[in-house]
Amino acid sequence: MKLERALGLLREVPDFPQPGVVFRDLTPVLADPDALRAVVDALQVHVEPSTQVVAAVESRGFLLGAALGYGWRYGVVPLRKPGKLPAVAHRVSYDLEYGAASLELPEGAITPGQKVVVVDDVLATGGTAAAACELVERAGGVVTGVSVVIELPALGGRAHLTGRQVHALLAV
Ligand SMILES: O=P(O)(O)OC[C@H]1O[C@H](OP(=O)(O)OP(=O)(O)O)[C@H](O)[C@@H]1O
Ligand SMILES: Nc1ncnc2[nH]cnc12
Repeated sequence: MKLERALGLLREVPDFPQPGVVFRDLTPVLADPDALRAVVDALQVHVEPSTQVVAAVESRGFLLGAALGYGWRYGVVPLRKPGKLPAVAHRVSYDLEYGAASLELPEGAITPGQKVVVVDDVLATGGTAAAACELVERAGGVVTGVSVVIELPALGGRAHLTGRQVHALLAV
C-alpha cells in the first residue's frame, strides 16, 4: 500500500483527551495490515544506517518501535512511564500538550556508544521526544535521529530538538 493511502486512515478526534485538543489517532492505520507495513517501512527509510537500537516511547511508540525493530533487525528499548520498570537507569520529566509526564530508561538497556533512534507516533510540543533523547544520552547512547509518524508543526516540537535529525511521515 502507498504511504499516502495508509496515512489517509488516520482519525482525528476533536476534544480528546480534553477540550480544544484534536487527537490524532493512529489506531485505524495500525489495525490495517497493509497500512501498518507501509508506515513501518517508511519510518525505516529515514533511520541512519549505523543505528542499532530503537528507543520506543510508551505507549503508542511501543507498537511502532517493536515492529520497526523486528522487521529491520534493531534491538528495542522501551522508554516507560514511572512505576513500570523494575530497575531504572534514568528519569526525565517534561511538559505535554495536555499535562506533565516523566519517562524512565531501563537499567542496562543502552550501552555507551550505542547508536539509537527514538521512535514515537506523534511529535507535538516535543517535550516527550526531547526527554527520550536526553534519557538515551544520559546512558551514553548516541541519538541518530527522531522518527515519528505525525508531526504537529503548530506546536513547535522541533524547537526542543535543535541539531537533531527529525523525520515525520506527515505534518498536519
Ligand atoms: O510532543 P509532545 O507534546 O511531548 O507529545 C507527544 C507525545 O504525546 C503522546 O503520548 P502520551 O503522553 O499522550 O501517552 P500515550 O502514548 O501513552 O497515550 C504521543 O504518543 C507522544 O508520546
Ligand atoms: N494532538 C495529539 N494527538 C495525538 N497524540 C498527541 N500527543 C500530543 N498531542 C497529541
